[in-house]
Amino acid sequence: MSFQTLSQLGWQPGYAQHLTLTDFEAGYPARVLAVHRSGLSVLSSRGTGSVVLPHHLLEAESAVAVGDWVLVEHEADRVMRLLPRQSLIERVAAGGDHRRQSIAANVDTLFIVTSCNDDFNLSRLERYLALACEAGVEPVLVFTKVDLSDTANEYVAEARAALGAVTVVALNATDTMAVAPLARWLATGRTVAFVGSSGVGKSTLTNRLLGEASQQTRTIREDDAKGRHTTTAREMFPTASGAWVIDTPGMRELRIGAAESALDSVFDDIEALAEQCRFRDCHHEGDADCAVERALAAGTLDHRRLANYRKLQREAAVAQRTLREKREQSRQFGAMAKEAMRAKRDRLGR
Ligand SMILES: Nc1nc2c(ncn2[C@@H]2O[C@H](COP(=O)(O)OP(=O)(O)OP(=O)(O)O)[C@@H](O)[C@H]2O)c(=O)[nH]1
Ligand SMILES: [Zn+2]
Repeated sequence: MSFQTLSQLGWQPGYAQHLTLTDFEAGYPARVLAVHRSGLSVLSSRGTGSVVLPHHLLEAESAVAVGDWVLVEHEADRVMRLLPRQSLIERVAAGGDHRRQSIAANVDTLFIVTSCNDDFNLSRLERYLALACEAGVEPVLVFTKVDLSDTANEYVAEARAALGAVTVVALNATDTMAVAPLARWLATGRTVAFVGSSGVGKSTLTNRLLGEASQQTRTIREDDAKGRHTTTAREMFPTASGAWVIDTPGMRELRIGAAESALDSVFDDIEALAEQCRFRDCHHEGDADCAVERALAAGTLDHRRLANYRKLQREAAVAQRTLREKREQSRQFGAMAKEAMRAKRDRLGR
């Protein structure tokens, strides 16, 4: 890849606040292109490279993600630290423990893709909106396959009516001009990612955005930090317009975690109504003088939307509880292990 300035790489002035002059003397900022077991592929003003990750940065809660900014030691190809993120897309791990995995960092825009057919589902879109809100990323709804539907306008109108102030773009992803309406989110140094069900057109759109050069480098061979050749799949690609697309396997398998704090802002219309209920702790189920039920009766609030809000809230509460229990368990386990070590030392008389 050719010479990259920090701003071409997506550097924003805010990051500099976290770096001192000493930091700049000791290391240089680099952006994470891919995360491997042995280390990271990074891109900086020096070009691409492989760097090693110190052990404490491999730990789950602070795990480095594609799109992260790291400070790399000048002399050692070793990450000194992870810079604070502007946004972070997380995924809920498979299995019941609701652990979160960092998937993509410093994404500016999340394109939530659905097609104008049976895939269209308001409740799923609300979930994705909550995910974007939780991650701190601007969501844009992208409706594909307008060319295959006579009622594309109705899908768009329905989404606008149901979801409040969201940005919606409708297009035909197979059209060579398809990405023109997305251009305003694809300026130099901006970072975007796509989510949505299988078959809605994410790959088609991604390939349209990528210049030919970056399509070819989707898989490359490079030296890792120990000088070995490894075949690495790049996960962050430059677009023809100088933006970046993050396309990792993690993004593809994004399990949408419920996000309690984010729900209130995605469903702010319901929150606003609830404030007008007579009772603070109104359940909106036969309570006296309930503004939410009045809106349902008047048809200004959809039963589906309220039901989905409640469902996502319940999921968020369960996830939160499971996470707390896990932390408590590992804390107790840690204390128990320490106690056992102490007992052993005592027995051995040390
Ligand atoms: N006619 C038409 N076909 C489309 C459009 N968008 C996608 N397709 C077709 O739908 C099929 C699936 O598109 P993909 O881009 O592979 O979908 P995807 O979202 O990447 O799917 P996964 O990789 O499974 O997640 C392909 O055959 C595309 O050509 C569109 O707007 N119009
Ligand atoms: Zn109420």
